[in-house]
Amino acid sequence: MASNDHPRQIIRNFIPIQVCKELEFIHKSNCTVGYRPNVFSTTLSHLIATNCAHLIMPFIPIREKLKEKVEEVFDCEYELFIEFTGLISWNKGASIGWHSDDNRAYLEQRDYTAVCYLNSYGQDFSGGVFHFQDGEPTNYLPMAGDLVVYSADNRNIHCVDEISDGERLTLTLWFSRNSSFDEDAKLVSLLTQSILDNEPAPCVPLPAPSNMYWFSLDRGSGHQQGYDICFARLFILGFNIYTTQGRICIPEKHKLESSDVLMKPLKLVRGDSLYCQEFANLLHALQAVQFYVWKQPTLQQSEVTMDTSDIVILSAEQKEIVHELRSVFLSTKTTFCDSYPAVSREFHFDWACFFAAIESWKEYTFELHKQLLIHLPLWQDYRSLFSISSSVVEK
Ligand SMILES: O=C(O)CCC(=O)C(=O)O
Ligand SMILES: [Fe+2]
Repeated sequence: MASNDHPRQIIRNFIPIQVCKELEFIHKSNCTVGYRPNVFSTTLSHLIATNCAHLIMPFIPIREKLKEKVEEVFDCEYELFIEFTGLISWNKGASIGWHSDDNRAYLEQRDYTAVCYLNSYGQDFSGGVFHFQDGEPTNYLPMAGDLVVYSADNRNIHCVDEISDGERLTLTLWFSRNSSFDEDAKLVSLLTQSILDNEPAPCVPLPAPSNMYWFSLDRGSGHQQGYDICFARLFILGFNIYTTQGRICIPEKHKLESSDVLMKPLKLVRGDSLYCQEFANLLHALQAVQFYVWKQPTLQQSEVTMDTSDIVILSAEQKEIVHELRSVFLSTKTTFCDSYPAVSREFHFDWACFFAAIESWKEYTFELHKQLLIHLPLWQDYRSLFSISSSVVEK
């Protein structure tokens, strides 16, 4: 039980590093521009809406474990509902001043907060230290796997220092005693609808409207100054893109509207090499690349063979298209790219391993989708998301 004056607790190594890495993969391939400047987020409803409902499966056991922990710490077993689940990343320039998490009329239902840190201070980002205004502990330096839980009221006024470099990533949940704010019931309805609409879903990401991926640098003047965050994520990992639709000639003042070209089939480029397999859209390509980054340490060891005719050298004309796409969608100075730690860009890349990663990613996706279809009927019965033990699944 936590103290009454400041109901809070810090639990070290609450979630395994492999889980942090999997959630990082999900965030970096699906996030959209968030609710505050320099903040990106991935909600479960967004995953469902973009044909990636299967990607909610890795959240299920963690949400359960978190709810149990919060109920144990605050001595309220079976009283809480999850109000919100989201992956939230804070980039250079993001910060939040002193506040409590229930400090707006529309947030009054929030009773408790759980923040799981998915990456580490000093390694993945600098700045971003968490502070409580009163009581102990006062400061907390985020470390991957740690959990901080606290009541959402004014006994836990807190703030987060500005991020000065890199990207700080958390899994954040809010809990409510009020069942009408139960996120699960809403998610079950969305899931039911999406499964009905998309049967038999091949699980290729379907992008949300382009402005949700557009990092705007000039909020005042029509949002044209900015860049596409999916493109930026590919770029910091050393990739460019190529479209078979040819030259696009996008006028400066219609950049954002033209982002639709990123939602059509395209190919990946690395250096002078073009990977000939087509992806359905930029999110599809990004998901493959992020999966490779996640799984690369294990793929290195496997024996991989690939058809080398899948990789060709770019012609001069193709290079122009690649250059043009980059200058339109990543033209402006991107603090995001510039502040990204160099270590994350300097990874060993190998096309054969990338090819193996794509195959392994298809299996991963298929398995999660299968699990989703097994779980959904029970979730519909209980209007709640929970994991079924594998022995039950086998039957
Ligand atoms: O990410 C954190 O450490 C806390 C963020 C926070 O205070 C909030 O989102 O309300
Ligand atoms: Fe907060």
